[in-house]
Amino acid sequence: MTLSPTADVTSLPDDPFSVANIVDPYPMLTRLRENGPVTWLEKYGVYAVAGFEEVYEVLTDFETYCSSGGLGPHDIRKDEAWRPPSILESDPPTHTVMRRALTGVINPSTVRALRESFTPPAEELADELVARGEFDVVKDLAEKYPLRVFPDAVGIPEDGREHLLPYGNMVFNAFGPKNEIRDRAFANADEHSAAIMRNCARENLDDTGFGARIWDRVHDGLLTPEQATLLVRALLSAGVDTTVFGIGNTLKCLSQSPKAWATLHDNPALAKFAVDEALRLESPFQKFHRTTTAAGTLGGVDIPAEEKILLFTGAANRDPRQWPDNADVYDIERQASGHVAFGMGLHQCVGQPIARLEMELVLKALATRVERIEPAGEPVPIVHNSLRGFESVPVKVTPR
Ligand SMILES: C=Cc1ccc(C(=O)O)cc1
Repeated sequence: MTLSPTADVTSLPDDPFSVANIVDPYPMLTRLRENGPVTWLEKYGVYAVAGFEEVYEVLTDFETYCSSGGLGPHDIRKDEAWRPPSILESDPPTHTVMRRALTGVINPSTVRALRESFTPPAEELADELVARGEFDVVKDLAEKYPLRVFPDAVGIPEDGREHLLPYGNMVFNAFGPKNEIRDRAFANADEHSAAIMRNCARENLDDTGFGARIWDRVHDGLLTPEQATLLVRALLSAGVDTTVFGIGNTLKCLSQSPKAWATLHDNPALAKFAVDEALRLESPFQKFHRTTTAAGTLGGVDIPAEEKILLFTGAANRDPRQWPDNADVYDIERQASGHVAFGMGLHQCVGQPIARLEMELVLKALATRVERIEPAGEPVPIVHNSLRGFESVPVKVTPR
């Protein structure tokens, strides 16, 4: 890490990991975008990138901006990593084999087969909550539905599922600095990690889930047992918290936009558009790092090798140069596809079709039962180093 940035980059004293900037990130993100293509963040000694064009360039140029340095502010190849590196922290050729194995297991056709088993839990939860009239979108729905369907899809036992959310909380907070937020997430780290790793072992996985299908690739020689273990760990790391936040953020946006809900209620087939626009506006995965492998130039700014780049995908998704008609407003009619909420390029989210299916089914189950949804209190943001979501989103619904 250089002690000072190259001459032509401007610095800002902002702290993107302060509670204030986590609870309400958007004023700071606008400042970062307007400050120029790259900003030196003095407090962390990293280069911040918040414009869509530059974020897209970093995400798609995996050779200049690598992942094997880890997604946090410290290079895991030099500092002690908290766990063995995952597919997310790998580059080609290591990444290539694991990605090929995963996409052979999780792809639009294998996910289409989940629709039948994923639908009843969404409808049962919607029936129950609509009957109550008032509920908390996060506590009563977003934190429940993914845990009803995803662990079964992976094929892990009932025992230990209570560790999934806390473990994901560790994984995503570890993409930030070693601060109090991260320390709180790691309070019972060993217990959560041991429980999750137990459920990555082939003997604890059922014979029909995604986990067993990953282990099949060991038997045909594509993967080593270690790689299979870490790929099942990847599903358990990335497949819960992100979808919980995605459901919560989508319903938070819709509860605050009566017009959008009316449009969705009239045509539940628009669920996909409602989801994409919410993922653009309130991206669950807000920020993470890449590491430069060589000196280069980004947006005309010189960046040395071995530097950490802090990518603000949440800011890129609100860039007015990419979404000119009021990027800060939830508009279900907008063409939001092309956002980077699932990343882009080599590491684009493999679980995307599963997350999309879950969010679509929850929205359709509610849209066909609810005439009107409105806030029943202020949403309470979660204080988190890299994810944007809410502890609570209280709503009142009027049945159709
Ligand atoms: C999208 C985030 C993500 C987090 C963790 C992992 C992993 O543990 O491999 C993969 C993706």
